[in-house]
Amino acid sequence: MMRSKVLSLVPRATGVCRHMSTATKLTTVAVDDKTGIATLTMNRPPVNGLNLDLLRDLNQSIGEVEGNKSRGLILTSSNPTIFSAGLDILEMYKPDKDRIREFWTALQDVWLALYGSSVPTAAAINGHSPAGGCLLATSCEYRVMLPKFTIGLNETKLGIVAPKWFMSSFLSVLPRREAERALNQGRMFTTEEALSIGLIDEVAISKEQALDKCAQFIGTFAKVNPLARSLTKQQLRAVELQQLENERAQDLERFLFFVNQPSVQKGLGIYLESLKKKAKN
Ligand SMILES: CC/C=C\C/C=C\CCCC/C=C/C(=O)SCCNC(=O)CCNC(=O)[C@H](O)C(C)(C)COP(=O)(O)OP(=O)(O)OC[C@H]1O[C@@H](n2cnc3c(N)ncnc32)[C@H](O)[C@@H]1OP(=O)(O)O
Repeated sequence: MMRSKVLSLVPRATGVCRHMSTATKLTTVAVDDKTGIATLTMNRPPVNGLNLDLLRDLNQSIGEVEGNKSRGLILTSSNPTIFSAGLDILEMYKPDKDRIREFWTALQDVWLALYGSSVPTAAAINGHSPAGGCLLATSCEYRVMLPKFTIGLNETKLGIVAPKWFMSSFLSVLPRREAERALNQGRMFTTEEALSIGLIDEVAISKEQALDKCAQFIGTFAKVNPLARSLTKQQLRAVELQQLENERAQDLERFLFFVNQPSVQKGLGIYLESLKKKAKN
């Protein structure tokens, strides 16, 4: 059955995959007709840096999945080695004063939509997932990661501070003591370390297997009443969601104040340079 404007048909392991009406370029949504599960793929070369455009497209795609009665959402990346490099530092370094407001507001929107999504969510983490990448992954209910990559909230290593709601997602996955230590250290975990600490749920040997494992997780809800499941999830997540809803404006001002500090700007500049030098070597 056609469930939305169909742009193309692409066969996949589990069934016929219909590409939905994403008019956006940096994300795609494909719904498997057999399982009813939507796969949302980030596609912003080179590293899926979360800039304003990718955040807007993510918002639109999450909204689309919410609206098209999908059975679940799997978040993944088209890049074979990077899930997401986190926030695009170029949005925060020497920022344009209007754009950076829109940027942070769009990031808040993405978190509220993903962490508060009414459908079961899973992340197929098929590459490195620092900072904002880890935020996306930990906003989902289940995580499957490929070997030999890294994940974590490394903000303190950059001389910046993860906002409270980044910490909320992290704390919904890790025990408090582990989360506190990792956040303070800005620690990046290897896939194997992430599994042993509980930051991810499973390891997969390929992206296809990761997608299958995520689909299996979503399938565990097949016999659960969808309304009861979704209200239960929303009640469990309500405190953190409501806190950001209530403090959105202050959170934005806090971010703007902090990011515009000369010491923070200097640190971001040095970090960007080090990334560029690394890329040249
Ligand atoms: C009370 C407090 C209130 C407010 C707080 C204030 C501030 C709030 C902070 C908000 C929280 C911040 C969250 C973040 O997400 S910050 C971003 C953190 N990300 C990282 O540290 C990742 C950096 N990147 C890497 O480690 C590697 O690039 C990666 C992802 C492992 C991939 O490695 P590799 O495949 O080798 O690719 P390259 O390193 O060569 O990179 C290719 C290319 O991309 C550029 N790049 C990489 N990451 C970013 C990025 N995050 N932003 C912008 N650009 C990035 C890199 O420079 C290269 O560019 P080039 O032009 O040289 O090709």
